Amino acid sequence: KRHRFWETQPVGQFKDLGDASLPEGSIEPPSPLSEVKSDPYPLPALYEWTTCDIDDDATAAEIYSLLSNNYVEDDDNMFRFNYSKEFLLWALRPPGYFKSWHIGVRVKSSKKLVGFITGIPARIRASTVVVRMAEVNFLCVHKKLRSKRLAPVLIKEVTRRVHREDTWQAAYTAGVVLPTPISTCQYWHRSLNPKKLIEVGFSRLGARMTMSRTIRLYKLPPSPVIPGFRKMEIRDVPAVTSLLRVYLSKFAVAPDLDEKDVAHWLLPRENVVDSFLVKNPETHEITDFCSFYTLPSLILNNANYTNLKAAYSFYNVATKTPLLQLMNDALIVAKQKDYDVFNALDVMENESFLKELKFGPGDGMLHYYLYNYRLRHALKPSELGLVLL
Ligand SMILES: COc1cccc(CC(=N)NC(=O)c2cccnc2OC2CCNCC2)c1
Repeated sequence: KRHRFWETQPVGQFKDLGDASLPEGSIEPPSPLSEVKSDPYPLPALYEWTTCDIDDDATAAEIYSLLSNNYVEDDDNMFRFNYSKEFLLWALRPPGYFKSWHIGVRVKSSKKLVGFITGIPARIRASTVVVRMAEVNFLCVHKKLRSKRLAPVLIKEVTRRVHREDTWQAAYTAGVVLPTPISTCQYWHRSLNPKKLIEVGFSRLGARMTMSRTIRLYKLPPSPVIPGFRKMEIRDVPAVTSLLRVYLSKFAVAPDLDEKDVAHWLLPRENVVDSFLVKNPETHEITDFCSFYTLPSLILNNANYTNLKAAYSFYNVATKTPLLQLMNDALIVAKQKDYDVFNALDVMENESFLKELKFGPGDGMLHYYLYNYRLRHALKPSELGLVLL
Protein backbone atom coordinates (compact mmCIF):
# COMPACT_ATOMS: atom_id res chain seq x y z
CA LYS A 1 0.00 0.00 0.00
CA ARG A 2 1.29 3.54 -0.79
CA HIS A 3 1.91 5.75 2.22
CA ARG A 4 2.81 8.97 0.38
CA PHE A 5 3.30 10.90 3.62
CA TRP A 6 4.73 8.26 5.97
CA GLU A 7 7.31 7.16 3.40
CA THR A 8 8.87 10.61 3.78
CA GLN A 9 9.08 10.43 7.60
CA PRO A 10 11.75 9.05 9.99
CA VAL A 11 9.73 6.00 10.97
CA GLY A 12 10.38 2.31 10.48
CA GLN A 13 9.68 1.63 6.80
CA PHE A 14 8.12 -1.62 5.63
CA LYS A 15 11.04 -2.06 3.21
CA ASP A 16 13.43 -2.10 6.20
CA LEU A 17 11.61 -4.90 8.01
CA GLY A 18 13.97 -7.79 8.54
CA ASP A 19 17.08 -5.68 8.00
CA ALA A 20 18.83 -6.71 11.21
CA SER A 21 21.76 -4.40 10.42
CA LEU A 22 19.70 -1.32 11.35
CA PRO A 23 20.47 -0.37 14.96
CA GLU A 24 17.88 0.19 17.68
CA GLY A 25 17.38 3.85 18.52
CA SER A 26 16.91 7.24 16.92
CA ILE A 27 16.50 7.09 13.13
CA GLU A 28 17.56 10.72 12.50
CA PRO A 29 19.82 12.80 14.79
CA PRO A 30 18.41 15.95 16.46
CA SER A 31 18.87 19.18 14.49
CA PRO A 32 20.41 22.28 16.08
CA LEU A 33 17.45 24.22 17.55
CA SER A 34 18.46 27.19 15.38
CA GLU A 35 17.70 25.05 12.32
CA VAL A 36 14.15 24.19 13.47
CA LYS A 37 11.86 26.50 11.50
CA SER A 38 10.32 29.16 13.77
CA ASP A 39 7.40 29.89 11.45
CA PRO A 40 4.44 27.49 11.21
CA TYR A 41 4.11 25.00 8.39
CA PRO A 42 2.13 26.51 5.49
CA LEU A 43 -1.64 25.82 5.45
CA PRO A 44 -4.06 26.03 2.46
CA ALA A 45 -5.14 29.66 1.94
CA LEU A 46 -8.57 29.49 3.63
CA TYR A 47 -7.18 28.25 6.95
CA GLU A 48 -5.01 29.52 9.80
CA TRP A 49 -3.15 28.00 12.72
CA THR A 50 -4.27 28.61 16.26
CA THR A 51 -2.71 27.59 19.55
CA CYS A 52 -5.62 26.33 21.65
CA ASP A 53 -5.65 27.71 25.20
CA ILE A 54 -7.61 24.90 26.87
CA ASP A 55 -7.68 26.87 30.13
CA ASP A 56 -10.11 29.14 28.30
CA ASP A 57 -13.51 27.48 28.76
CA ALA A 58 -14.84 28.62 25.39
CA THR A 59 -11.83 27.08 23.62
CA ALA A 60 -12.17 23.87 25.63
CA ALA A 61 -15.81 23.74 24.55
CA GLU A 62 -14.84 24.21 20.89
CA ILE A 63 -12.35 21.33 21.14
CA TYR A 64 -14.93 19.15 22.86
CA SER A 65 -17.47 19.84 20.08
CA LEU A 66 -15.03 19.29 17.22
CA LEU A 67 -14.05 15.88 18.64
CA SER A 68 -17.57 14.95 19.67
CA ASN A 69 -18.76 15.50 16.07
CA ASN A 70 -15.72 14.48 14.03
CA TYR A 71 -13.36 12.16 15.95
CA VAL A 72 -12.79 8.39 15.70
CA GLU A 73 -15.73 6.08 15.01
CA ASP A 74 -15.86 2.28 15.17
CA ASP A 75 -15.54 0.32 11.92
CA ASP A 76 -19.33 0.21 11.45
CA ASN A 77 -19.79 3.92 12.19
CA MET A 78 -22.25 3.12 14.99
CA PHE A 79 -20.26 4.80 17.79
CA ARG A 80 -17.95 7.82 18.10
CA PHE A 81 -15.55 8.56 20.96
CA ASN A 82 -17.01 11.31 23.10
CA TYR A 83 -14.19 12.51 25.34
CA SER A 84 -15.57 14.84 28.02
CA LYS A 85 -14.20 18.38 28.49
CA GLU A 86 -12.89 17.44 31.97
CA PHE A 87 -11.16 14.39 30.48
CA LEU A 88 -9.45 16.58 27.83
CA LEU A 89 -8.29 19.06 30.49
CA TRP A 90 -6.72 16.12 32.36
CA ALA A 91 -5.30 14.42 29.27
CA LEU A 92 -3.66 17.58 27.91
CA ARG A 93 -2.20 19.16 31.06
CA PRO A 94 0.21 16.64 32.60
CA PRO A 95 3.35 17.82 34.43
CA GLY A 96 5.58 19.87 32.07
CA TYR A 97 2.98 20.25 29.30
CA PHE A 98 3.36 22.86 26.54
CA LYS A 99 0.40 25.01 25.50
CA SER A 100 2.08 25.33 22.09
CA TRP A 101 1.54 21.59 21.56
CA HIS A 102 -2.26 22.04 21.63
CA ILE A 103 -2.70 22.94 17.97
CA GLY A 104 -5.84 23.94 16.08
CA VAL A 105 -6.78 24.92 12.53
CA ARG A 106 -9.45 27.57 12.04
CA VAL A 107 -11.29 28.81 8.95
CA LYS A 108 -9.86 32.33 8.49
CA SER A 109 -13.25 33.92 7.71
CA SER A 110 -15.52 32.24 10.29
CA LYS A 111 -12.82 31.34 12.90
CA LYS A 112 -14.51 27.92 13.10
CA LEU A 113 -12.25 25.24 14.59
CA VAL A 114 -11.92 22.53 11.93
CA GLY A 115 -8.69 20.74 12.81
CA PHE A 116 -6.83 19.65 15.93
CA ILE A 117 -3.78 17.71 17.03
CA THR A 118 -1.99 17.52 20.39
CA GLY A 119 1.29 16.49 21.96
CA ILE A 120 2.09 15.99 25.63
CA PRO A 121 5.56 15.34 27.07
CA ALA A 122 6.31 11.84 28.37
CA ARG A 123 9.40 9.96 29.39
CA ILE A 124 9.18 6.57 27.73
CA ARG A 125 11.69 3.79 28.20
CA ALA A 126 12.48 1.76 25.09
CA SER A 127 14.44 -1.32 26.20
CA THR A 128 16.95 0.24 28.63
CA VAL A 129 16.90 3.80 27.28
CA VAL A 130 14.56 6.43 28.77
CA VAL A 131 13.64 8.82 25.94
CA ARG A 132 11.92 12.18 26.23
CA MET A 133 9.00 11.89 23.81
CA ALA A 134 5.78 13.55 22.80
CA GLU A 135 2.63 11.47 23.02
CA VAL A 136 0.65 12.64 20.00
CA ASN A 137 -3.12 12.24 20.12
CA PHE A 138 -6.50 13.69 19.13
CA LEU A 139 -5.62 14.19 15.46
CA CYS A 140 -8.95 15.31 14.04
CA VAL A 141 -10.04 16.91 10.76
CA HIS A 142 -13.67 18.07 10.40
CA LYS A 143 -15.70 15.57 8.37
CA LYS A 144 -16.37 18.20 5.69
CA LEU A 145 -12.62 18.75 5.11
CA ARG A 146 -11.43 15.17 4.70
CA SER A 147 -9.16 14.15 1.76
CA LYS A 148 -7.68 17.65 1.54
CA ARG A 149 -4.39 16.28 2.88
CA LEU A 150 -4.78 18.37 6.06
CA ALA A 151 -3.71 15.52 8.38
CA PRO A 152 -0.09 15.44 7.09
CA VAL A 153 0.07 19.22 7.59
CA LEU A 154 -1.17 18.89 11.21
CA ILE A 155 1.38 16.13 11.82
CA LYS A 156 4.22 18.22 10.35
CA GLU A 157 3.24 21.22 12.50
CA VAL A 158 3.09 19.26 15.77
CA THR A 159 6.44 17.72 14.79
CA ARG A 160 7.93 21.18 14.27
CA ARG A 161 6.61 22.48 17.61
CA VAL A 162 7.86 19.35 19.39
CA HIS A 163 11.31 19.81 17.78
CA ARG A 164 11.29 23.44 19.02
CA GLU A 165 11.16 22.00 22.56
CA ASP A 166 14.22 19.81 21.82
CA THR A 167 12.13 16.65 21.67
CA TRP A 168 12.85 14.29 18.75
CA GLN A 169 10.75 11.20 19.37
CA ALA A 170 7.02 10.55 19.68
CA ALA A 171 4.57 7.77 20.49
CA TYR A 172 1.09 7.40 19.00
CA THR A 173 -1.57 4.80 18.22
CA ALA A 174 -3.95 4.29 15.32
CA GLY A 175 -6.64 1.85 14.26
CA VAL A 176 -5.02 1.72 10.81
CA VAL A 177 -1.76 0.11 9.70
CA LEU A 178 0.91 2.73 8.93
CA PRO A 179 4.70 2.29 8.58
CA THR A 180 5.49 0.56 10.94
CA PRO A 181 3.76 -0.72 14.10
CA ILE A 182 5.98 -1.49 17.09
CA SER A 183 3.08 -3.62 18.32
CA THR A 184 -0.41 -4.58 17.19
CA CYS A 185 -2.89 -5.11 20.02
CA GLN A 186 -6.36 -6.59 20.08
CA TYR A 187 -9.09 -4.92 22.05
CA TRP A 188 -11.54 -6.81 24.26
CA HIS A 189 -14.85 -5.85 25.85
CA ARG A 190 -16.50 -7.10 29.05
CA SER A 191 -20.26 -6.52 29.10
CA LEU A 192 -21.57 -4.91 32.28
CA ASN A 193 -25.00 -3.92 30.96
CA PRO A 194 -25.63 -6.58 28.29
CA LYS A 195 -29.25 -5.59 27.70
CA LYS A 196 -28.24 -2.05 26.65
CA LEU A 197 -25.21 -3.27 24.67
CA ILE A 198 -27.43 -5.59 22.63
CA GLU A 199 -30.15 -2.94 22.23
CA VAL A 200 -27.64 -0.44 20.77
CA GLY A 201 -25.91 -3.01 18.57
CA PHE A 202 -22.58 -3.07 20.40
CA SER A 203 -23.07 -6.76 21.20
CA ARG A 204 -25.29 -9.51 19.79
CA LEU A 205 -27.28 -12.07 21.71
CA GLY A 206 -25.20 -15.27 21.70
CA ALA A 207 -26.49 -18.26 19.75
CA ARG A 208 -28.88 -20.36 21.87
CA MET A 209 -28.84 -17.56 24.47
CA THR A 210 -31.89 -15.79 25.90
CA MET A 211 -31.68 -12.23 27.22
CA SER A 212 -32.26 -13.36 30.83
CA ARG A 213 -29.57 -16.05 30.48
CA THR A 214 -27.23 -13.37 29.06
CA ILE A 215 -27.92 -10.95 31.92
CA ARG A 216 -27.24 -13.79 34.39
CA LEU A 217 -24.00 -14.71 32.59
CA TYR A 218 -22.54 -11.22 33.14
CA LYS A 219 -23.91 -10.68 36.67
CA LEU A 220 -21.36 -9.47 39.24
CA PRO A 221 -21.36 -9.24 43.07
CA PRO A 222 -22.78 -5.94 44.39
CA SER A 223 -19.41 -4.76 45.84
CA PRO A 224 -15.67 -5.53 45.76
CA VAL A 225 -14.62 -8.70 47.57
CA ILE A 226 -10.84 -8.27 48.20
CA PRO A 227 -10.10 -7.34 51.84
CA GLY A 228 -8.39 -3.91 51.93
CA PHE A 229 -9.54 -2.90 48.42
CA ARG A 230 -10.13 0.85 48.42
CA LYS A 231 -9.92 4.04 46.34
CA MET A 232 -6.45 5.51 45.88
CA GLU A 233 -5.73 8.67 47.87
CA ILE A 234 -3.00 11.32 47.68
CA ARG A 235 -1.10 9.75 50.62
CA ASP A 236 -0.73 6.56 48.50
CA VAL A 237 1.24 8.26 45.70
CA PRO A 238 4.74 7.23 46.89
CA ALA A 239 3.80 3.57 47.42
CA VAL A 240 1.84 3.33 44.15
CA THR A 241 4.76 4.94 42.29
CA SER A 242 7.18 2.32 43.66
CA LEU A 243 4.77 -0.50 42.85
CA LEU A 244 4.28 0.78 39.29
CA ARG A 245 7.96 1.49 38.57
CA VAL A 246 8.98 -2.03 39.57
CA TYR A 247 6.13 -3.58 37.60
CA LEU A 248 6.56 -1.52 34.41
CA SER A 249 10.30 -2.26 34.34
CA LYS A 250 9.34 -5.74 33.08
CA PHE A 251 8.12 -4.41 29.72
CA ALA A 252 10.20 -3.52 26.66
CA VAL A 253 8.40 -0.19 26.19
CA ALA A 254 6.77 1.57 29.14
CA PRO A 255 6.40 5.06 30.65
CA ASP A 256 9.02 6.14 33.21
CA LEU A 257 6.60 7.52 35.84
CA ASP A 258 7.73 9.59 38.82
CA GLU A 259 5.54 10.64 41.76
CA LYS A 260 4.35 13.80 39.98
CA ASP A 261 3.31 11.75 36.96
CA VAL A 262 1.52 9.19 39.17
CA ALA A 263 -0.28 11.96 41.07
CA HIS A 264 -1.50 13.45 37.78
CA TRP A 265 -2.35 10.29 35.85
CA LEU A 266 -3.68 8.04 38.61
CA LEU A 267 -5.28 10.04 41.44
CA PRO A 268 -9.03 9.57 41.04
CA ARG A 269 -10.98 12.24 39.15
CA GLU A 270 -14.72 11.70 38.93
CA ASN A 271 -15.83 10.51 35.47
CA VAL A 272 -12.26 10.81 34.20
CA VAL A 273 -10.01 8.28 35.94
CA ASP A 274 -10.63 5.81 38.78
CA SER A 275 -7.92 4.00 40.71
CA PHE A 276 -7.95 1.49 43.54
CA LEU A 277 -5.40 -0.36 45.62
CA VAL A 278 -5.18 -3.24 48.02
CA LYS A 279 -3.62 -2.38 51.38
CA ASN A 280 -2.94 -5.42 53.51
CA PRO A 281 -5.06 -4.86 56.65
CA GLU A 282 -2.35 -6.50 58.83
CA THR A 283 0.95 -5.27 57.34
CA HIS A 284 -0.48 -1.99 55.93
CA GLU A 285 1.56 -2.75 52.81
CA ILE A 286 0.13 -1.63 49.46
CA THR A 287 0.44 -4.77 47.35
CA ASP A 288 -1.85 -4.27 44.32
CA PHE A 289 -3.26 -1.49 42.15
CA CYS A 290 -5.82 -1.18 39.37
CA SER A 291 -7.18 1.74 37.35
CA PHE A 292 -9.45 2.59 34.44
CA TYR A 293 -10.27 5.77 32.55
CA THR A 294 -13.72 6.95 31.42
CA LEU A 295 -14.25 7.39 27.69
CA PRO A 296 -17.91 7.44 26.68
CA SER A 297 -19.02 6.98 23.10
CA LEU A 298 -21.88 8.65 21.30
CA ILE A 299 -24.39 6.12 19.98
CA LEU A 300 -24.93 7.41 16.48
CA ASN A 301 -28.43 6.26 15.67
CA ASN A 302 -30.45 4.56 18.36
CA ALA A 303 -33.95 5.61 19.34
CA ASN A 304 -33.54 4.93 23.08
CA TYR A 305 -29.91 5.69 23.95
CA THR A 306 -27.39 8.40 23.03
CA ASN A 307 -24.43 7.55 25.25
CA LEU A 308 -22.35 4.42 25.89
CA LYS A 309 -20.57 4.64 29.24
CA ALA A 310 -17.26 2.81 28.81
CA ALA A 311 -14.34 2.16 31.16
CA TYR A 312 -10.90 1.55 29.65
CA SER A 313 -8.35 -0.51 31.57
CA PHE A 314 -5.38 1.74 32.38
CA TYR A 315 -2.49 0.51 34.64
CA ASN A 316 -2.84 -2.54 36.89
CA VAL A 317 -0.28 -4.19 39.17
CA ALA A 318 -0.89 -7.37 41.14
CA THR A 319 1.88 -8.56 43.47
CA LYS A 320 -0.11 -10.43 46.17
CA THR A 321 -3.73 -10.61 44.97
CA PRO A 322 -4.16 -12.67 41.79
CA LEU A 323 -4.57 -10.28 38.80
CA LEU A 324 -7.78 -12.14 37.91
CA GLN A 325 -9.33 -11.27 41.27
CA LEU A 326 -8.04 -7.69 41.21
CA MET A 327 -9.59 -7.10 37.78
CA ASN A 328 -12.83 -8.75 38.89
CA ASP A 329 -13.07 -6.13 41.64
CA ALA A 330 -12.41 -3.46 38.99
CA LEU A 331 -15.35 -4.85 36.98
CA ILE A 332 -17.51 -4.85 40.12
CA VAL A 333 -16.74 -1.19 40.85
CA ALA A 334 -17.33 -0.22 37.21
CA LYS A 335 -20.72 -1.92 37.34
CA GLN A 336 -21.48 -0.13 40.63
CA LYS A 337 -20.70 3.17 38.83
CA ASP A 338 -23.14 2.28 36.05
CA TYR A 339 -20.62 1.65 33.24
CA ASP A 340 -22.08 -0.29 30.32
CA VAL A 341 -18.84 -1.94 29.21
CA PHE A 342 -15.24 -2.39 30.40
CA ASN A 343 -12.64 -2.35 27.62
CA ALA A 344 -9.07 -3.62 27.66
CA LEU A 345 -6.20 -4.19 25.25
CA ASP A 346 -4.24 -7.44 25.38
CA VAL A 347 -1.15 -5.50 26.55
CA MET A 348 0.95 -6.23 29.66
CA GLU A 349 -0.51 -9.28 31.43
CA ASN A 350 -4.10 -8.57 30.44
CA GLU A 351 -4.31 -11.76 28.36
CA SER A 352 -4.19 -13.74 31.63
CA PHE A 353 -7.63 -12.55 32.72
CA LEU A 354 -9.54 -11.58 29.55
CA LYS A 355 -11.27 -14.85 28.72
CA GLU A 356 -11.80 -15.97 32.30
CA LEU A 357 -13.50 -12.67 33.21
CA LYS A 358 -15.81 -13.06 30.19
CA PHE A 359 -14.25 -10.38 27.94
CA GLY A 360 -15.08 -10.90 24.28
CA PRO A 361 -12.70 -9.93 21.48
CA GLY A 362 -13.43 -6.60 19.77
CA ASP A 363 -13.65 -6.31 15.99
CA GLY A 364 -10.50 -4.26 15.55
CA MET A 365 -6.84 -3.81 16.40
CA LEU A 366 -4.96 -0.91 17.91
CA HIS A 367 -1.49 -0.35 16.44
CA TYR A 368 1.27 1.37 18.45
CA TYR A 369 3.94 3.53 16.78
CA LEU A 370 7.15 5.33 17.65
CA TYR A 371 8.33 8.33 15.60
CA ASN A 372 12.07 8.59 14.89
CA TYR A 373 12.93 5.55 17.02
CA ARG A 374 13.62 2.07 15.68
CA LEU A 375 13.17 -1.05 17.75
CA ARG A 376 15.17 -4.08 16.71
CA HIS A 377 11.90 -6.06 16.42
CA ALA A 378 8.19 -5.52 16.88
CA LEU A 379 6.81 -6.31 20.33
CA LYS A 380 4.20 -8.83 21.35
CA PRO A 381 1.38 -7.02 23.19
CA SER A 382 2.55 -8.74 26.39
CA GLU A 383 5.89 -6.89 26.03
CA LEU A 384 4.15 -3.50 25.87
CA GLY A 385 3.62 -1.53 29.07
CA LEU A 386 2.12 1.66 27.58
CA VAL A 387 -1.56 2.66 27.54
CA LEU A 388 -2.47 5.84 25.63
CA LEU A 389 -5.71 7.77 26.09
C1 LIG B 1 -17.40 1.86 21.31
O1 LIG B 1 -17.17 3.09 20.67
C2 LIG B 1 -16.08 3.18 19.84
C3 LIG B 1 -15.87 4.44 19.30
C4 LIG B 1 -14.79 4.62 18.43
C5 LIG B 1 -13.93 3.57 18.12
C6 LIG B 1 -14.16 2.32 18.68
C7 LIG B 1 -13.26 1.16 18.35
C8 LIG B 1 -11.84 1.51 18.74
N1 LIG B 1 -11.07 2.05 17.91
N2 LIG B 1 -11.43 1.22 20.04
C9 LIG B 1 -10.16 1.49 20.47
O2 LIG B 1 -9.32 2.07 19.80
C10 LIG B 1 -9.82 0.99 21.83
C11 LIG B 1 -10.30 -0.23 22.27
C12 LIG B 1 -9.91 -0.68 23.54
C13 LIG B 1 -9.03 0.10 24.32
N3 LIG B 1 -8.58 1.30 23.88
C14 LIG B 1 -8.97 1.75 22.66
O3 LIG B 1 -8.51 2.96 22.21
C15 LIG B 1 -8.11 3.89 23.23
C16 LIG B 1 -6.62 4.10 23.08
C17 LIG B 1 -6.30 4.83 21.79
N4 LIG B 1 -7.06 6.07 21.68
C18 LIG B 1 -8.51 5.84 21.73
C19 LIG B 1 -8.90 5.17 23.04
C20 LIG B 1 -15.23 2.11 19.56
